[in-house]
Amino acid sequence: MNILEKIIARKQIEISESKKHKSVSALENESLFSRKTISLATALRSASSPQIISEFKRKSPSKGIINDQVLPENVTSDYVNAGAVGLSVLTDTDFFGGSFDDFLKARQANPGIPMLRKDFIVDEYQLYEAKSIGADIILLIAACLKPSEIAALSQKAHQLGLEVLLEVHNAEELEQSIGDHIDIVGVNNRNLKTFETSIETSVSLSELIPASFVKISESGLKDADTIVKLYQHGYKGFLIGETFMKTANPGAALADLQQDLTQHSNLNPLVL
Ligand SMILES: O=P(O)(O)OC[C@@H](O)[C@@H](O)c1c[nH]c2ccccc12
Repeated sequence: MNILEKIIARKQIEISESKKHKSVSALENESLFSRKTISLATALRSASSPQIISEFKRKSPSKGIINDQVLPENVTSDYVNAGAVGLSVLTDTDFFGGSFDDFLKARQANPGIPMLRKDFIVDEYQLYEAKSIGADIILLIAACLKPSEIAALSQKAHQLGLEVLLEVHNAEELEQSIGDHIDIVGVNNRNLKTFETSIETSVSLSELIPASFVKISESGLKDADTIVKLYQHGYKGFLIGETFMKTANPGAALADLQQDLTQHSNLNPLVL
């Protein structure tokens, strides 16, 4: 069993436990469930420069503990103050050290910014959970789901007012998974089964993503040069966690990157 299979197997157990403690109707009665969501796709589409989606991630299977000294409400507020276009907060506990509590603290501290519930969504119940904690966007990972599951979950997400980020790692996943209820296509530069990370993943897939989709690049992003290169390949958003979280002050690390980006001259996206 590879790490992804282990994560999904654990997720299924968690979901069946959660369903025993909190029904869908109880989730629907949570105060945040009726909150109007904010569109990340709109913010990305209207931007005329590279936009950073900053992630709060304490640990990961590939890197172990990254940072367990900082608080989500502080880090995410600093991210917003440093110009993040959106926030991504891990809610998986066992493998990434995240939690609903982290998400809720980040949500409470930053009411007006699009927030992604970063987790392994495999069941419709998790969409209700996401809405109940105030998420704006959910992630559907093509490596974990059949095309039919992606179609059903993305349609349900839209019915709940959630935006859908489809994450792909290769051309086959992209071609099989794109559909009507996908708002943003994210290319994960990291292979979730082997942890191998390559920016070339985003470069090679860029022209396969239909122009009608907002596209973002995720994982292994460290510097302005790489971001500008991918921006020139049509990526509008860049999802970054470790580069910021491994520092004592993730918000300051984002501010430094923003500074580097503003100093870049050739910020004109290539017309491919
Ligand atoms: O920490 P990085 O290399 O900047 O990567 C951030 C983000 O892309 C990564 O955490 C991620 C991308 N897709 C995921 C799916 C599940 C968990 C985590 C992820």
